[in-house]
Amino acid sequence: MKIVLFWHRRDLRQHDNAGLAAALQSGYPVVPLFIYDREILDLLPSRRDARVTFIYDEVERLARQTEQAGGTFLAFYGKPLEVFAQLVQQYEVAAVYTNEDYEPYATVRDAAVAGLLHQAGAELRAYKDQVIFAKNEILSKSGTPPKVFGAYSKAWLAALRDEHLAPYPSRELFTAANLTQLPKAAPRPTLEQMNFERLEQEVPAAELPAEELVRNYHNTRDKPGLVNSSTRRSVHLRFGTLSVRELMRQARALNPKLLNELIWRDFFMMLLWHFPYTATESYDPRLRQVPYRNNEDEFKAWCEGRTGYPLVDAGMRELNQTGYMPNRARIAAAGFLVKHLLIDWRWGDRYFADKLLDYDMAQNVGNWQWMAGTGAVAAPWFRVYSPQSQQEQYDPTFAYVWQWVPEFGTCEYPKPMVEHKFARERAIATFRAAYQAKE
Ligand SMILES: Cc1cc2nc3c(=O)[nH]c(=O)nc-3n(C[C@H](O)[C@H](O)[C@H](O)COP(=O)(O)OP(=O)(O)OC[C@H]3O[C@@H](n4cnc5c(N)ncnc54)[C@H](O)[C@@H]3O)c2cc1C
Repeated sequence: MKIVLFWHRRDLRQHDNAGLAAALQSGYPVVPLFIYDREILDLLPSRRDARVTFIYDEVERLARQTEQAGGTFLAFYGKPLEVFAQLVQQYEVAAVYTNEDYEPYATVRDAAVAGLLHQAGAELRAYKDQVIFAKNEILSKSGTPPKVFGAYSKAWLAALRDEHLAPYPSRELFTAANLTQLPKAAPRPTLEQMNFERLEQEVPAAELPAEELVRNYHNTRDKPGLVNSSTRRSVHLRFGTLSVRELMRQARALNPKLLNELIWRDFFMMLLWHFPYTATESYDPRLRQVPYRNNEDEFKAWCEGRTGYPLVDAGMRELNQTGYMPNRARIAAAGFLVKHLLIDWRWGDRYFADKLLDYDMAQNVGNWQWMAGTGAVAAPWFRVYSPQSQQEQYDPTFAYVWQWVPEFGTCEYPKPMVEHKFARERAIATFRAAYQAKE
């Protein structure tokens, strides 16, 4: 019996799933599948990782739902090429359906899997699912990727039609008639068998945020001290436990500011796909040789939230304890690391990558390079935000600071590790020298 495999990656849901809907309409019985990819997992710095626990629980949920619907769900711990090499030996695979993934590693991996399947007489079919517009769909008039967000978002909004946000009928099609049971399916690996320890972090339910929050979002998003100041749906968008189309529909109906933030998400995905080298290198060649100070003790103090700047410290401590940090604190922490301490943005990018539950390469690199002033789209390199003014503006009552830095205001709290005016001038002189040397 010929089957179709549906390979879940960043789309851990059965509803409104583009690739899954296509698989279920292929005419072949479908077997959903997940691979705990050792090419990714072996690089994690700790075997206690809340993201792995989150993925594991979601995969098990999908597996239970598949079994209840009358199908088999496969899961493997291994390297995708090896897993598929085995699967095409074991089963008659007509095709593997999946959703596109735009990260540099994923595009190379998918090309290799497509090659392997082709040799076995099958094909890899990938669908756009995690963004509304991808790759070359929004280009500037000259046919190049837009590097100004305003121009991109204008073109994005002009291109948007109702059908771009319409849900795919994957859940409706997810029935015994379109699935199949494999008699000799290998048991799914457990966390313990993969040598991971369970680490749970609290995340909101994978459902739309309350309407009231969304209506008020533009007033609250920059106030990290408020409960529910932003949607907190980033982790669900990262793993696809919520459909971006669903959230976009709500934002489009209720709050243009939220829609705008979601367009930033598409924008950074598009940029990383066009410029994959920016994952590890500044986009702007003039700023690849900034003589960063890279002081390891200062980096440690930043990581631990001991800089003496309370908004930065509150953000870093929240990150360390929960895996989340509000956008305003991310901005303050990133700006402080790169400009005040003159530490390479890639150190901060890596630290966030290890800690953030919602870590997404495109969003992280895009935002870090924005803050450093080195990106395809970036704040001017000479902009140096004052962490104190930011704190006064966005957390004037210290509600956020006190939540995470209880010793703030006592003699136990450290003095600022560097004075703002001095650091600002030093950063501008350092960046200017690098900038001018390359001009
Ligand atoms: C240095 C730095 C690193 C960041 N790293 C990440 C990351 O790894 N993963 C990540 O998802 N976001 C990242 N962001 C963007 C942003 O901070 C988070 O998306 C947001 O804080 C998540 O909380 P939320 O879901 O409540 O956001 P909301 O304010 O409710 O926004 C809704 C959604 O819009 C998108 N969004 C909001 N702000 C941005 C933004 N600045 N850039 C791109 N998309 C945005 C997100 O998908 C978010 O979930 C980073 C920002 C900075 C400054």
